[in-house]
Amino acid sequence: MMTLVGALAHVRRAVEQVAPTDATVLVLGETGTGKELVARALHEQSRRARAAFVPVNGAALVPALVASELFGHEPGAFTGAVKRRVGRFEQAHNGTLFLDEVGDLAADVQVTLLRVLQEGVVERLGGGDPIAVNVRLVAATNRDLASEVRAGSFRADLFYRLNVFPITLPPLRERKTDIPALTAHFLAYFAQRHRRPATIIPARVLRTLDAHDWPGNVRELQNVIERAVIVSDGNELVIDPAWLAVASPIETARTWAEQEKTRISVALKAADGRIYGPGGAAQRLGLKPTTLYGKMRKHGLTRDGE
Ligand SMILES: Nc1ncnc2c1ncn2[C@@H]1O[C@H](COP(=O)(O)OP(=O)(O)OP(=O)(O)O)[C@@H](O)[C@H]1O
Repeated sequence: MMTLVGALAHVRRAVEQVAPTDATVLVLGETGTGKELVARALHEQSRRARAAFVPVNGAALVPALVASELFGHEPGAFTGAVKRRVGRFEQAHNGTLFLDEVGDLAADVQVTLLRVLQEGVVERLGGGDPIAVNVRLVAATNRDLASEVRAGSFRADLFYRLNVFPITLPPLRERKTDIPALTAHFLAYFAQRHRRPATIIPARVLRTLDAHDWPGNVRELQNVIERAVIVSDGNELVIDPAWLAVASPIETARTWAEQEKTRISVALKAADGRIYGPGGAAQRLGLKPTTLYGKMRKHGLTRDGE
């Protein structure tokens, strides 16, 4: 699943240009647009390819443990820190650290991160000597970091440090011409993986896919095609339009954030508050469960969708 499918010429070119350097890259785009895929491509095409690619999701970590996760800790650094922990920065030594959802990091972690980037050394919580790390950082966010800087929730100095080489991934609804190629790619992949016959994609299925606005972007499309591959037993790919969350005309007048909140609320209710697994709210929305939790926090939603 490592191939970047679609006519993303500017993204491909940017990856080729910056991959061989050690420059920090900031990958921007909505959830499911392929930010992690781009981060992995940057690593694969770099001189660091044989060392580790270490992904960390800033939104998935328990806030109190983020610093220990990233920078490590010594025994006794805090209650519960029994053993020494090597942080992700140290694990990524000579390789690439992929810091996803960097916009979700708390203020104190932002300060430490900036220092690590400036000085190239980490200090584990609870003491110990500074440890030199040689890490290439690829950060990603689905937030508008520039406006978070203006609002005071993201440090300007860290933003400038990260924003050396930004790569923006457009949402799928703005590049619908990529849908046929992506659909064919996922169809071939899942047909092989689930040992299903490779079906053909009828024109009306492509029209249905084209009419949808894909709030979960490529991940949502991928999930829909996987589901279709599993249920299709003729020689044509079958898609039930009910699998796609349809926006009503009233919805289109509202802001994107409100629409997102409504969609999440509807999915949580439909899944009876279940986040994980088949038919769970995350799968219905085409989101990773961790991303869904982040969004629920952002919109102040609980599992019952209220
Ligand atoms: N252009 C593409 N070609 C092929 N597969 C893609 C493409 N873009 C995304 N995908 C696939 O869609 C899924 C979601 O992509 P990815 O995890 O990289 O998104 P993301 O932007 O990092 O999402 P999030 O912000 O939720 O972490 C992955 O399985 C990825 O392989």
